[in-house]
Amino acid sequence: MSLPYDLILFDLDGTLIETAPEIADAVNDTLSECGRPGVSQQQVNDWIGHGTRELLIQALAFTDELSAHEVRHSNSFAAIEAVFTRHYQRRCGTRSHLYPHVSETLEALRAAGVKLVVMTNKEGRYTQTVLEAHRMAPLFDRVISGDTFPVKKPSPIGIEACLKQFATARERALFVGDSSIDVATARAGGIAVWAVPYGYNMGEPIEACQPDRVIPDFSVLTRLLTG
Ligand SMILES: O=C(O)COP(=O)(O)O
Repeated sequence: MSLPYDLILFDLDGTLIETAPEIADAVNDTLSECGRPGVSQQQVNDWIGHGTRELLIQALAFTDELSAHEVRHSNSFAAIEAVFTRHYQRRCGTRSHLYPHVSETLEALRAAGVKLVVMTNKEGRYTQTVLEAHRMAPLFDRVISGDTFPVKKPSPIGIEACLKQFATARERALFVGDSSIDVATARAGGIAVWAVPYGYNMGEPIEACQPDRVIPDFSVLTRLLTG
């Protein structure tokens, strides 16, 4: 089979795996243990995108009526983050699931020789746990998390590193994501970007970000790629 792309980079949360329910569980476990009221699933969904640490900062800014800056620089934040890490590691894999057709699509692309990369803003320690909970780690040639490089998406630093590692021409690489951050990352890296409409885009429809294509699910991805 002749494919138009040799390298495909996938966002994780909201693109490959629905992770928001167990992230909300871990946030609310943490808030409860730290004597704060809970937050809603919708709030958590809308805070996804800038990394799990930033999401926790948003939740605390909301419950404590502070700015994100104040939370980030408060004396208590490190201890609360440690509580969160314990809860999130325990919750990983309990209520997350792969979106339809993700598994077989990745297997088919891999079998066809396409290099596959996860590129997420989630911190590495959580990325590994989520991928392992779903036995997905062996499917990928490289995993780039929010703390792999000094800067996160939408910096194109991860795209540049992958183009170099896999000796791929820019026009032979594709980004598949669910948010304005993913579209901006691909644009900054000068590669094509397709987007799914079912993920977490901070409450905005994905069409507003003008990806090259909106694909309803991964089965379409296989069909479009194979013509
Ligand atoms: O952890 C996040 O907030 C975002 O993760 P994502 O980049 O995989 O969407």
